[in-house]
Amino acid sequence: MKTAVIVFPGSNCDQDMYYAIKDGLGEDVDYVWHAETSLDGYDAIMIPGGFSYGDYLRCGAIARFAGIMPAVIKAAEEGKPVLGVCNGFQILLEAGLLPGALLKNKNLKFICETVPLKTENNQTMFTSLYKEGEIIRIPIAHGEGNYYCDDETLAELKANHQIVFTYAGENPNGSRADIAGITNRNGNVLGMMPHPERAADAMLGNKDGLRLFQSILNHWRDSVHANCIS
Ligand SMILES: NC(=O)CC[C@H](N)C(=O)O
Repeated sequence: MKTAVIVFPGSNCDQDMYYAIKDGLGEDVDYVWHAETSLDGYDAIMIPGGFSYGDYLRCGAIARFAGIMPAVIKAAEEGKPVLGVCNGFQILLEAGLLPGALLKNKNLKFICETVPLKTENNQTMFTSLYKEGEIIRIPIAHGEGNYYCDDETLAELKANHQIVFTYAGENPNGSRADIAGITNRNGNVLGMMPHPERAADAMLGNKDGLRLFQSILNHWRDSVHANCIS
């Protein structure tokens, strides 16, 4: 599996993401600068956390106009796995690849802690290696992680099983319905505020996030295998 980690001016979780793929999975991975325009040849696209363009206007509001974004949208439309973590989630929302918006945390402060998450849906290409309802511990670090959507969108997210992770303990940021991560309707674009790449190595004291990347790899292997025999 060949993965692209998109790098914007101000990204700061790109290296963690890169090493989760390279060392955690032992798979091919490249940094792709935001000004590039093609993602041809990549099997999975990852938009890491950080402060793209200094979080000016709103987090992700400028990054969504970057040269690479049409290629990210194309990859999403082709059904490739697209993962946006934290600032990556914010960028995917601004780009319209996921519904809703992220507002400032309800306490208006930047929150940095490890929180329990509930795996609401393990039938996705990102979560197949978790058990349904499994509680995992993953770090959060954000100022704008308060997920908001209107009633109609929330009903659709629930009906289509697009809510993948919820905060299992106290809701840290005011997110609607305790939402920590959602997919698009198709299930191949996941945005989440918590950082699985910061919990992907035993040396960091927590490997709960590694199975998310392993799930993507398993999905890719299954799809390559299916293409070979068809
Ligand atoms: N860790 C991050 O990606 C931070 C995201 C964003 N800059 C925020 O503060 O909400």
